[in-house]
Amino acid sequence: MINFTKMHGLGNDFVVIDAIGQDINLTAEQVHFIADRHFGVGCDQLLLVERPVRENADFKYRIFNADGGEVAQCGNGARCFARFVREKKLTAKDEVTVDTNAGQLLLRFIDGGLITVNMGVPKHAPEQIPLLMKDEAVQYSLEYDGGIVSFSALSMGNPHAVIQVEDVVSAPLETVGPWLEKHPVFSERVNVGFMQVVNRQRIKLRVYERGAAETLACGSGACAAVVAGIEQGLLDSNVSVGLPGGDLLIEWAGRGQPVFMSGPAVSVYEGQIRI
Ligand SMILES: N[C@@H](CCC[C@H](N)C(=O)O)C(=O)O
Repeated sequence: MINFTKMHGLGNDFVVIDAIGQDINLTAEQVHFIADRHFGVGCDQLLLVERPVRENADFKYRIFNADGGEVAQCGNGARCFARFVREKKLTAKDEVTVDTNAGQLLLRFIDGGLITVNMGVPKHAPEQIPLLMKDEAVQYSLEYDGGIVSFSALSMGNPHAVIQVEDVVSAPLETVGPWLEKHPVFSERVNVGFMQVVNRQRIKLRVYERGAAETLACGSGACAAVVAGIEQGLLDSNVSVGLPGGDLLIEWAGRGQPVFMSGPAVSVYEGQIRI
């Protein structure tokens, strides 16, 4: 039996497991089973809280998509991780440093129960995304169904493509999302965001996530969309992002600077699952 906490960040839901107090070693099949909404608990991502790797960190946390694959970055997951370690009394700190497979993150509890995460510096070079294109560009284009799909691409510690649309509601998320997620130019697949610019301080966003399909919110996707919008001269440096599950605040001062993401994290219930 494994003890877990069910959590969410704006409806992007997680099974969070304390792998410090429990001896946990999950296969991809076991993660997939736990994430299954019919046969398991159900979640978009599973998070494992572990002891830190480096001396200056408080914890390490690992992220697995619902399909069982391990990934390096998860914005909503980072906030839920912070809420989890506080609620479980694993720390009393207001600022938590955590090792991830994408490097170190700094998380801070702020007013109103929100959490701000320093999500690190976005990377634009094709080989860092990774994107199999020769030269870096603000927009890339691929042929799709007799037309052209144009997108921005960058890494927030995980790969993102951002497509600007007139209206997120009618965006071709169900068709273009899975097509671009698995397109061979993205050798590690990609998260696909559909961004509607409302004004210079506000966008709406839906994300077709790698390994999880559409989620109600994607924190790293929100960061990627704002960075892409700023790079195109469409957005200011502080932007509220309206996702199907609610709003995130994203701040980016430009190239070479880290992205800050603020939003909520909620515990829903605790349980045990037999694997
Ligand atoms: N929902 C997450 C992102 C989770 C990982 C992503 N699907 C990937 O494969 O990179 C977020 O809030 O950032």
